[in-house]
Amino acid sequence: MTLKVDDLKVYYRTLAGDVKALDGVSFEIADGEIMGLAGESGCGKTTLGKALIRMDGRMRHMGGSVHLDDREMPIADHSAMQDFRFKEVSLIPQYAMSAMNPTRKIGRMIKELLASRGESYREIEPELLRRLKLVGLDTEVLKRYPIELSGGMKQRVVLVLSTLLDPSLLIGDEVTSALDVSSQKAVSRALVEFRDREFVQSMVVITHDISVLYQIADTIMVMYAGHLAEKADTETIINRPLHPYTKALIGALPEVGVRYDERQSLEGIPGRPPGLLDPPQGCRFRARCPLADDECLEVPPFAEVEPGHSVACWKVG
Ligand SMILES: Nc1ncnc2c1ncn2[C@@H]1O[C@H](COP(=O)(O)OP(=O)(O)OP(=O)(O)O)[C@@H](O)[C@H]1O
Repeated sequence: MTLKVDDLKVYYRTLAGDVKALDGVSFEIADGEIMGLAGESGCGKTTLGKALIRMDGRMRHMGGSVHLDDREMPIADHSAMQDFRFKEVSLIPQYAMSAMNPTRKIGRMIKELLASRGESYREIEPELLRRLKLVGLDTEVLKRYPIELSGGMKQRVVLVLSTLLDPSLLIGDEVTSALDVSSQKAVSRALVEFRDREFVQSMVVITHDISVLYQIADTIMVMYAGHLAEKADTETIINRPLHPYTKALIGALPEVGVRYDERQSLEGIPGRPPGLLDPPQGCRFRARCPLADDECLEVPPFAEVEPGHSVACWKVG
């Protein structure tokens, strides 16, 4: 499976005007790739995830295309996308584990979900049980209510459920957030295991926690204010980032084992991202960038600077 996104634009219609949440993004995800999607809150990560599976009522497809292998995904057509949802592309939305129906036992919830997709629970049950065991859950969980499970257990149930039909692409939005460290590890391990066993071909893991991506992602793509900033393999993004924004984002990470005090504080990124109702002309990082000059009044192309490493910055390359 290869996902190819070409000049995708998705805006939110609001009374104040269009919020340009995804404003011309182009990238590819290779077969077997786990791509981490990182960037500050509000940069468009969730919008990208949703655009690939289910647009909400306010979202408008303003241009560009998405191809899964050689098939174009009709992302603006809610009912035509039904052919892709769950079977080809599956999403674990933000707060999925908190959104479980508290009045349904897990087993009944899964039965209802499969029925709504026209799938037979009987046929899928052996695989369901096998996968629950694989992620370290006793099949007894099927007889429990969501409230009886820990956050990490619920998130693993959601993972099993969302990949039961072996989708080509899984999008996980903040799947490890709000979990304690050991649950985070269990969920991260399960994600990689599911890819290795080919229950799912490729993944987009959306998070603002780059340390999680360091453990599980093959590549990391960094977004800034509705544009792409940089994409490369994980090692390169962490150790040799080129975009000034990626450098600042990585520089803002605490180093393992280092104690920070007044003399050696975390750098952080001064300033705030621009609003997307009326974003600035040119490079959107311009106002916060130490390297910016007049050249940056033009939007920099997201250009490949070495194989597998793309950057949108006039000052790189
Ligand atoms: N329903 C909506 N109506 C209008 N604007 C929206 C809507 N949902 C999101 N936005 C705006 O679109 C932009 C991108 O939001 P998005 O949720 O995709 O960002 P994000 O990177 O996923 O942020 P977070 O990490 O906080 O989830 C933001 O400016 C946000 O305010």
